[in-house]
Amino acid sequence: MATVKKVAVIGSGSWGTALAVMLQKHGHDVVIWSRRQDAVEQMEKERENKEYLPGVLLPEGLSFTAEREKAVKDAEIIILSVPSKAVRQTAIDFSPYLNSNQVLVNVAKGLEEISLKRLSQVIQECAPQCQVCVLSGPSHAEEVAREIPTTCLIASENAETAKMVQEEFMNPRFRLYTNTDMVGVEMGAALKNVMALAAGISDGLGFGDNTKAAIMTRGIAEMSRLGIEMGGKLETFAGLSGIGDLIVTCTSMHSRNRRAGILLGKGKSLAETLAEIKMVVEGVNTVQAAYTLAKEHNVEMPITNAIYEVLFQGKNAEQAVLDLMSRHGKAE
Ligand SMILES: NC(=O)c1ccc[n+]([C@@H]2O[C@H](COP(=O)([O-])OP(=O)(O)OC[C@H]3O[C@@H](n4cnc5c(N)ncnc54)[C@H](O)[C@@H]3O)[C@@H](O)[C@H]2O)c1
Ligand SMILES: O=P(O)(O)OC[C@H](O)CO
Repeated sequence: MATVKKVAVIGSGSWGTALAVMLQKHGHDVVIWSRRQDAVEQMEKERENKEYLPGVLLPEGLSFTAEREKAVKDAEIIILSVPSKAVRQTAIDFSPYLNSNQVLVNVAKGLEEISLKRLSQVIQECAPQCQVCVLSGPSHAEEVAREIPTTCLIASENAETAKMVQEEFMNPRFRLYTNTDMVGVEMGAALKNVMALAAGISDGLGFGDNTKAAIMTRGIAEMSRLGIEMGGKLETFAGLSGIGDLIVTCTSMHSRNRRAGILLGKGKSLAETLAEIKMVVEGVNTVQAAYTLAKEHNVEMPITNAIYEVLFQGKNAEQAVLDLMSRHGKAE
């Protein structure tokens, strides 16, 4: 049974704002931290996050601040919702204000570019005093903010911590399952964004449903190959943070990664694509990390390699698809 909890959301992008709206509406006392004072003032005045979640009313009681200490003081649960690139620095900046009673829930999906670490590992390094959880699964901000029924999972090495967050965050429009397989959950969450880029490129090239089904099916095969090699469980890749998130990201027009893929498939450069999407496209950084991890672990990841070549080695997207199709015949 949920109790009123003080929740701080670090990051005022689309996902942080959507979660804050949902939790405030369902009885929690929520504050959003933004690194920009002008964003705080805009949201306070207009009760709308015009930049990242337009058209959604920010409910009464939801508050905003640009001060770190004020944001997390007294918070029992802290949601970290910044792009994966910013996770380390954000955790370092907040760490002096965090204590061991607080639970940190990371909702970013990606890998750290240079260290190739999972984001929970990065956060645990920077704020070792906190218990770290991960919230993942098929969940676009635009739908969660409008209370469209959604299922996600909450993962922690500590089953009791995951259970506590599950009880506090669940409501009839937002169902959470618990999971203790942090490796599987985080690898699924990160790698699905690479497959969403691939699905978008296929759509942008004018290919069809057959092609997308192939990308998704062979995509989950290579995602789980790497994830299992790194210590994750096969069943996690068959769950919400694997196939579930892959389905929503590869098929939805809400997906930033898929939309970026469509632009790339239509011939736009990476720089033009990122400028047009404006919001974070995590698959672009993740593909570099996944490409390196696959080599390190000696795991075959042909779709990931193809996306890396298209994004960073100037390979023609259509040629990349034809090359994938022309690989030597294999058993499934
Ligand atoms: N949008 C979704 O539907 C959704 C759903 C699930 C998970 N996620 C994940 O959540 C994370 C955030 O995504 P989003 O969609 O909210 O992104 P977004 O592009 O909508 O917003 C990013 C936010 O982070 C802030 N930011 C950027 N750089 C920063 C920095 N260096 N320090 C602090 N803040 C910084 C921006 O000002 C902005 O408020 C991503 O990892 C994404 O994959 C997003
Ligand atoms: O919009 P995307 O592609 O970053 O995906 C957002 C979420 O991860 C979907 O679950």
